[in-house]
Amino acid sequence: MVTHPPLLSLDGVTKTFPNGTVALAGVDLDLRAGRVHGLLGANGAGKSTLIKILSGALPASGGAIRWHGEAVRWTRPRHPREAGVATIYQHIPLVPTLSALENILLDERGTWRNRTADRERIGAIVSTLGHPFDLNTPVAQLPIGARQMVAIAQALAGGAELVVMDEPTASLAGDERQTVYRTIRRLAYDEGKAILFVSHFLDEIMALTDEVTVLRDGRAVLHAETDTLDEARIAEAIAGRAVAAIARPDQARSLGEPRLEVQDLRSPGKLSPVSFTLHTGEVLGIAGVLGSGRSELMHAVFGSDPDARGQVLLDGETVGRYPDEAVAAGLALVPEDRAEQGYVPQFSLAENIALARVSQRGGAFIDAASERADAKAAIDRLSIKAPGGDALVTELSGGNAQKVVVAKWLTDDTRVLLLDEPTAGIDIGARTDILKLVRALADGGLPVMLVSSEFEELLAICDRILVMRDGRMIGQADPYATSETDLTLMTGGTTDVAAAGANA
Ligand SMILES: Nc1ncnc2c1ncn2[C@@H]1O[C@H](COP(=O)(O)OP(=O)(O)OP(=O)(O)O)[C@@H](O)[C@H]1O
Repeated sequence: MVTHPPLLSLDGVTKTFPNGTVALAGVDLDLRAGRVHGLLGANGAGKSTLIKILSGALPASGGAIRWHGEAVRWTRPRHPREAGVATIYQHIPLVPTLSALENILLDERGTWRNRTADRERIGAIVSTLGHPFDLNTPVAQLPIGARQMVAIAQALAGGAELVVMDEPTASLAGDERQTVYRTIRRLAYDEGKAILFVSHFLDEIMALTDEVTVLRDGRAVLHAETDTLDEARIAEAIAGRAVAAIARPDQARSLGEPRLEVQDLRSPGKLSPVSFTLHTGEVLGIAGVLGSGRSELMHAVFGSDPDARGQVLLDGETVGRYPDEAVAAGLALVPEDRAEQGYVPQFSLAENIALARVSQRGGAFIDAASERADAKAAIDRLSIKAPGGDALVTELSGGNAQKVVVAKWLTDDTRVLLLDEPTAGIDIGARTDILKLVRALADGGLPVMLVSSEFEELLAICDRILVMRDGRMIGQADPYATSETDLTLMTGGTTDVAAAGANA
């Protein structure tokens, strides 16, 4: 194999935040043309900080960055962009009302435009991606996988030689992930781009990358060619300890008493009528791809969808159809969109955790000592990486902020736990801890509804799985008789649920 000199190298790069947190403690990293480099690390390991430095959003505190062998100091986003570095974030900042073409050209606004030439140039770039989409369609109407392609085309239109991708597949379903992988391979191997690919998914790192760097506590603790590694070795480097995957139990657990009765719950245009019962000690999984109605179902149960109609009863009592009534009744929802719905950024970790308790007790006062004790318990229980309960949520890494949202609802007043993608963006070690915790809470009697795009997780801890497609519940799968592939086929619409051996 011919090794190119690095396109970009980091040499002892450090970053210390004003509050004293050392996010990067001296990182070396070489990125080369024609190679896909995977970057992994636990929540808070320093991945986002590194990406922000590469994209000019944050200055490094020390160390050297070389681009084509020349030392550079990038202090503004336009510096790396103009040099040839494009960064694609998990939450794709596209303008939904503009067409794909207009989005791709957004960075070039203000320059002289020749529509036909633009269209031809962008059309040529899009054809290199191997996943055609209509340039005139407003982005809001494109499937999510195609939107990711728009973001990639936007990066390439700016002439990027290095494409940095921050968890680009986090919210994508199986087929859409495959599409992104194919495109990344084309970019690296046919177009000679360097790719830095950040992910929490070990299987995709193994399948997609040529080499891997693992960060832990701001240091690169492992760097190796991917084909010399296996998932267990990477997981151990991430967590700093051996991580055992959660094993599926051999036989079904018996279900307890019926607790939550959902009757004829529906929401026009989002959810067709659905009825089911959740039992004591049951983890009820909801499997479905993005847009299948899985989150809509959770919001309808919780009362946070004002258009939803139907009945929800807990222990025979009707639960009011507004979130505050649901909370007062003991329902707790950890929503998928945590940044918008899950926490108050201006509040400390302890204050955010206390919020749930206050609302569950109808606004009752919580004294400072219990607030501190609750925060400490949550930090320990979910291994939240934070200087302490006083830290602002905005000072935590993305995954640790998510853990705060999960933690805040784990109270004695929670009688039914609704979890929408609780492990999205959470590292392998903590992911296993959260799943074990959910299972243990259920084994202690708590009924849980769990939405997860990771079918492996559903199969590992659920007692039953409801399958959703196009806003409808299309059947029920038995985790003991269903494989991940079966669930992928059912949720993707390729297989009839009954045909896959599940009970409708
Ligand atoms: N603005 C900030 N002020 C203070 N500390 C910060 C700030 N942003 C991040 N940190 C801290 O820097 C460390 C690295 O965080 P970073 O966001 O880079 O982690 P990460 O690897 O991207 O994690 P995740 O997988 O959770 O996104 C963490 O300890 C975090 O709390």
